[in-house]
Amino acid sequence: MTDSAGFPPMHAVELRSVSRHFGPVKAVDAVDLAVAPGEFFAMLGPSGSGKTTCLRLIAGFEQPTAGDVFLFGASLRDVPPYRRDVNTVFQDYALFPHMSVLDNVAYGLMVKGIGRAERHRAAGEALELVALPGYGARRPAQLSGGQRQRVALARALVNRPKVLLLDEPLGALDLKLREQMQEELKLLQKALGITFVFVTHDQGEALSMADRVAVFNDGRIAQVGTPAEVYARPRTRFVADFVGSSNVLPPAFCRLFGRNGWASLRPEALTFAAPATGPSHAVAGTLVTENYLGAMRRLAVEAQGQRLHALVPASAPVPAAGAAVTLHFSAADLHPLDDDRVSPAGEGAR
Ligand SMILES: Nc1ncnc2c1ncn2[C@@H]1O[C@H](COP(=O)(O)OP(=O)(O)OP(=O)(O)O)[C@@H](O)[C@H]1O
Repeated sequence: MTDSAGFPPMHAVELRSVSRHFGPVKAVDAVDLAVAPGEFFAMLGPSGSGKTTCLRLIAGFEQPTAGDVFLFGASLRDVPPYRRDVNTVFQDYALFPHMSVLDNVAYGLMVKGIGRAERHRAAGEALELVALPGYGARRPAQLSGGQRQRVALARALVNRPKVLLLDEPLGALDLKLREQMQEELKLLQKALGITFVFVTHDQGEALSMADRVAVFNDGRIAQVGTPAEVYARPRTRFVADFVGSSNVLPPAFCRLFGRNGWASLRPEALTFAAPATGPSHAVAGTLVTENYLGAMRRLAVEAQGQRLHALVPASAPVPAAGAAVTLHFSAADLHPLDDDRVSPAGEGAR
């Protein structure tokens, strides 16, 4: 590895103006990104937005067509994947079916030429780390999906990489197991202090696990921030819509409430009762439909030519579809969007 041009090694991972184009497809386009050491960093975005390509650029499975990737301040240009201090956990786990769990976990150490006894000891430790002690003799086919996912994690951790790259590792798990693994992954990451860069298209997963989130759209980063920042203060229509299904309101609607330009309004900010404090607005409309979601109900209300969605507690009395309703919201919850950065179709973030 070579030293970067005089920059201190303050970031675990850094992308400087990195692009990866495949012919006319700009999979990753002039992306700047800095991940702090020990951070749990999520790359969130819809299918095809460039997340996986970004991860592959860090891992070294792809080369940038422009720009540079750095690991702890050192350029990764011309550094092959196996010499990068990173490991990747893939969605499909990529375990070897003919090998025992222990040998799967020990595989990376075998490739490095570490002796059998030592690599089995380290693999056993890694299996303990992911709460699978005693599973070493099994084959992957004899494990549940969640257990296989843990083995894949143990295999990535056994090398003690400085950075762990995770590409939708929980994608194949059912909801309950997914939520359990989300908690465990986060605890493990904090305990080990390893930098995690996690790819997901699930905004709930990104918001609940990450220290910071980069929202990808069309090969570019639309916004980077803490989960609370990207959720509560989205910069663009795309981010507002993608992270938490906000009401994205056009200027004509916002003008009625004293705002110019586009704005977002979170569904949970719309209530039947006026807020107790601060300036607020009321909007009259017609209830179109309601969906029961367990703890909450999602209402669709037609008001001022706009379809508004509101999330109210399931226990709240809701009138029948077709009824006239009045919804209230705090003036402060009408969040202005940086509409200069958005294309007319509401998709771009450039
Ligand atoms: N090897 C390749 N050749 C041509 N195009 C590619 C190649 N790899 C990726 N792409 C394109 O680059 C874009 C970004 O793909 P990428 O896999 O990075 O997206 P993603 O956000 O990870 O999507 P997903 O969530 O579906 O995995 C897509 O349009 C994809 O078709």
